[in-house]
Amino acid sequence: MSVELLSSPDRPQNRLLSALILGAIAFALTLFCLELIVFSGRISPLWFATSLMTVVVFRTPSRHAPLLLLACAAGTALANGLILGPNPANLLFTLINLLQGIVGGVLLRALLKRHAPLNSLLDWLRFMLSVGLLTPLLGGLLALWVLNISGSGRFSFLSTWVISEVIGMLALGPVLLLMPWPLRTSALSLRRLAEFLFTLLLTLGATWLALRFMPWPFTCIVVILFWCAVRLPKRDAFLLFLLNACAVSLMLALGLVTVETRNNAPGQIANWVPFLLVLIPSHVMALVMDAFRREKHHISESETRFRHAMEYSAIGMALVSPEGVWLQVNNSLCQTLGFPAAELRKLTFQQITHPDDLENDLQHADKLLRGDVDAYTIEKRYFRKSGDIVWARLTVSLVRDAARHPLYFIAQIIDISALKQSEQTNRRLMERITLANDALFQEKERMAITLDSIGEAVISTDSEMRVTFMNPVAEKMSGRREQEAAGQPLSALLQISHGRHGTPVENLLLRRLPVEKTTPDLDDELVLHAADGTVVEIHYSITPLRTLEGEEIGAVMVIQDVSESRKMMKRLSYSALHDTLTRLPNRASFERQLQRLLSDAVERQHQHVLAFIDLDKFKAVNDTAGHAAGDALLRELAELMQHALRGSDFLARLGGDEFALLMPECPLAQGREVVQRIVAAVNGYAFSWQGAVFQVGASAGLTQISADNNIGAEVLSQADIACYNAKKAGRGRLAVYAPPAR
Ligand SMILES: Nc1nc2c(ncn2[C@@H]2O[C@H](COP(=O)(O)OP(=O)(O)OP(=O)(O)O)[C@@H](O)[C@H]2O)c(=O)[nH]1
Repeated sequence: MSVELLSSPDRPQNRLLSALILGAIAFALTLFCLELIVFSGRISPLWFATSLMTVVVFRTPSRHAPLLLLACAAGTALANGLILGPNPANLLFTLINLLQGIVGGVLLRALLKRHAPLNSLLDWLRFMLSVGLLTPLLGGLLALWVLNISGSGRFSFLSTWVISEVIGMLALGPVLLLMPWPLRTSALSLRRLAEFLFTLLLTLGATWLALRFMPWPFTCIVVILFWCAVRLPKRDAFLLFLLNACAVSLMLALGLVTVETRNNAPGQIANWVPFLLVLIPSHVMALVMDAFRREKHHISESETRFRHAMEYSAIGMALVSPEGVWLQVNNSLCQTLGFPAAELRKLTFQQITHPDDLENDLQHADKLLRGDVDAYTIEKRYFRKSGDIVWARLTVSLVRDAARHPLYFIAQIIDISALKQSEQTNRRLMERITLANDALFQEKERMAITLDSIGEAVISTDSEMRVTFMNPVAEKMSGRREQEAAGQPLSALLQISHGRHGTPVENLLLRRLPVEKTTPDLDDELVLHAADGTVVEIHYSITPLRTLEGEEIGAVMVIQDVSESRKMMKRLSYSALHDTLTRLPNRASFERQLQRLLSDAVERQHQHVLAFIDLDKFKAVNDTAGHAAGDALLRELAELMQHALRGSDFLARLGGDEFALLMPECPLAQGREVVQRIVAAVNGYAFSWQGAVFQVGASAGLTQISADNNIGAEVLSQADIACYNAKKAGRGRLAVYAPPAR
């Protein structure tokens, strides 16, 4: 439950209530002081009214102060009137008190902080000098002047006034300055109240005993109040000092105790000075203790904060001795290292550091101890309790004492194992990528070298059949540099025709991406016309390029220079159909030609003539002049016979000294004439060899090929028979096959 005496001083009803309460307090305090005078028959050593007004001015907002001061003055005047009687001079005292209170309050406002008015000895000194000395003196002088007191009573009046005001201010002032306002009962603790009351009772009892029985009673009271200052909080201690001062005054006034006094004026002052000597050291002690308690609290709070920071920190923290012993470790570090705190504190960091990282750590720690660096951060490995390795980022700083001697290291340890692992993974990945790139690069290099060194032209294109790459052979064949050709359509780069002077190839393949590998027919005999006019016999293939997903990305065209192979083919083909000695068509060639004529005879009803020609006495040349001579003779006679032929006639050497002649679309009579010319020419030919002259002859047999006589074996046989007949008839002549009579 909480009771607020004044919750909002700004509300008019609360201000009025405050005024009433203050008026009542002023009345009670003044009444108390005056009663002391009445009881003791002497001037009271306490005067509280002024200190109440002073603190009201200090603590109250200026706009509220007049009402509250008026209430205080009214309370004071009422008490004065009640005890001293209705004398205008008493009102004058109240006014002087009021004036003194206003000046004191304004001075305090200038010197002290409102929310913490007595926080240090300096504050207390300011308080003492301003309202504990200056304003009482001013008030006393004013009272002297106003009341026009003169003579020997001046000093006594002034000193009594000042002493009463000073003791009143010392006793009540700090209590009023420190009292929470508005008062809240919730702030009161029963335990604290009980402790206060217990201390108060002990103090009052001890004070009575001291005053009653001790030789230097006020010295004993100081000791008692010191004990209170040590025991109680500042505010409670000041309240106790006030109550103790009131109690002492009361005991003296009531004559419960007697203190030895002298009856002259300075003696009276001297009797009151012990009050001052009691209160001043007690105040100082209370303030020192308060400062000590606050410092202790501050240290305790700092320690708590540090402990919490350690305890709840998400990163590992530790205090480590200069020798390396873990002095204090937090939960996070225990989790990181896998050790319970108690076990870890028995170890040194050296014992759980990976040997490869220890030297580095120790070197940094040495630098820190020497003062070369203020802190260091390294990455290192620790052994967990399980023996596993944990990677950590360690930041270390050093705490030193006032003499700069090292006290302990502060270590922050962050587990970076996951980071390290991903770093390693990334590094391995990068190594693999680098290796793959190297392999790819080498592969590309190899490919480039291969493409540069192979004999074929290689041209690659994009999916639109535009040139993207050409090897040196392709550059040479096309007569264009790769840089010029890049991006051009393949069909514009390559001019290909059928044969050197044939028609240009309208090859759609050069314009459109083929579906699959495509090559033109070998018989096309394609040639490539280079930009510089060079012509190359070529054969090519175009292969489409696709990604693994089947996307068409271009094509590769490979062009072979087939000039040499075509020549070779032609040579082979010639050799297959010609007699190497005489260069006349050979038997195979003859048979092919014969077959054509036989078909022609059937299909077109043409007539052709076939003749067999066999040399006479040729063997004799061989035998006489040698085989080389025979060869030479055969060459010469072949040439001789060819001169006697018609343009369309076909003379072949069948082997040895046998020849065959095919005369297309030739009547038998005309064939006979041609063969007769040949026979005559051979018969008349004189062959010279190494000074000797040889004479051979020729025998020939003819037959007609026609639609009626068109069987190969038969016509051959007929010519053979006719030739045989010519030989038989004496050689050097011809015979025409005559079919046997039926
Ligand atoms: N030098 C040479 N001799 C060949 C060649 N081929 C065949 N002969 C020879 O030609 C001769 C042909 O034989 P024959 O026709 O019986 O000889 P021939 O003297 O003409 O006899 P007849 O026809 O009866 O007059 C053989 O001696 C073969 O060795 C050749 O390529 N070069």
